[in-house]
Amino acid sequence: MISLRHLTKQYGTTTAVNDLSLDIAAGKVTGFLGPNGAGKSTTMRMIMGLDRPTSGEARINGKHYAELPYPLREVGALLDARAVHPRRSAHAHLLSLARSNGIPRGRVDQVLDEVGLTAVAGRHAGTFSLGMGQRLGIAAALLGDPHTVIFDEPVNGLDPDGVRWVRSLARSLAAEGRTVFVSSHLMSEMQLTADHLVIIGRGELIADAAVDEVIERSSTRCVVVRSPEPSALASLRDRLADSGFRADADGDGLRVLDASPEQVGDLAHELGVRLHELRDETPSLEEAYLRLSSSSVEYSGAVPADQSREGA
Ligand SMILES: Nc1ncnc2c1ncn2[C@@H]1O[C@H](COP(=O)(O)OP(=O)(O)OP(=O)(O)O)[C@@H](O)[C@H]1O
Repeated sequence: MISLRHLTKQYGTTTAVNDLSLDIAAGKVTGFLGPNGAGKSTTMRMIMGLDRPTSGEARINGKHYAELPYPLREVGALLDARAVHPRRSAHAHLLSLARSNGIPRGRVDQVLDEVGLTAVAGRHAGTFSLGMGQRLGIAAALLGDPHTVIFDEPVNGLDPDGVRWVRSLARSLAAEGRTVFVSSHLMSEMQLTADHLVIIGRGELIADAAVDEVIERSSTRCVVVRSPEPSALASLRDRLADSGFRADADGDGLRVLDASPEQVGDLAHELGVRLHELRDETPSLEEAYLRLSSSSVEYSGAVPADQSREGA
């Protein structure tokens, strides 16, 4: 378990992390989300003893990182995949980490195999692609067979196969009872990978809940209904309004908020409206996340003209 208590980091006048208190449980994948500059990397760096908190603390299984005699055997992290000497081979890099942490050298070949880098183990890490560098960083994190793993943007630069591999790796590490803490900006991937989510914005906690709960709490339920008969659809819209449902026109259909397909279908049946589609729109983590974090986005781009019209 990772425990944060009043964890705070200030860089000059910037408060990167503000009074974070939460526990990241073992046996689960906990996703760490937040807009650019929200403080995710800073939080992870403080857990790993690479940044000193201004106040508060971070503990791994009850201990500060600095108190761990062989840190890599307790916690492995991928924080910055480029933090490898470029003229060292992947094998030599892992071997030096193993030696300094009392890890048997046989583990080096095991983790190289696990991350799919055996064939290039002798190559200088500086010649690696972004994705290969990520794999090497993950190999280093797994080297000490740690109970806690922290991955900052592990799928950055990976191809679809690699993304899927990281997902199954994270899930299997959690299934073995380990604490798995993963940041990502890919919401669809997080929805598939994580059991639990911690969301921060401007350094402060926005949500700490199960993925389903975050989606449920922050999305609007919506039923999409389509009919080939515009006049019948207009009658259905009036009937829905009479029953207290808000229905917005959407092409040759309606989007009915906070309703179930059964409720909409029954009303359509009463009116004899011919339907070509009736479905519950599955709420996505992306939608929930955007809603939750909208007020915490620090760096946002201009919205293209056609999209801003859509939202109007
Ligand atoms: N070494 C540093 N010196 C000064 N400010 C820093 C330093 N590291 C981070 N910051 C600032 O702290 C804030 C949080 O940054 P951090 O990198 O932790 O965010 P993040 O959530 O990881 O962002 P991203 O998703 O873009 O990687 C930002 O405002 C950043 O500019």
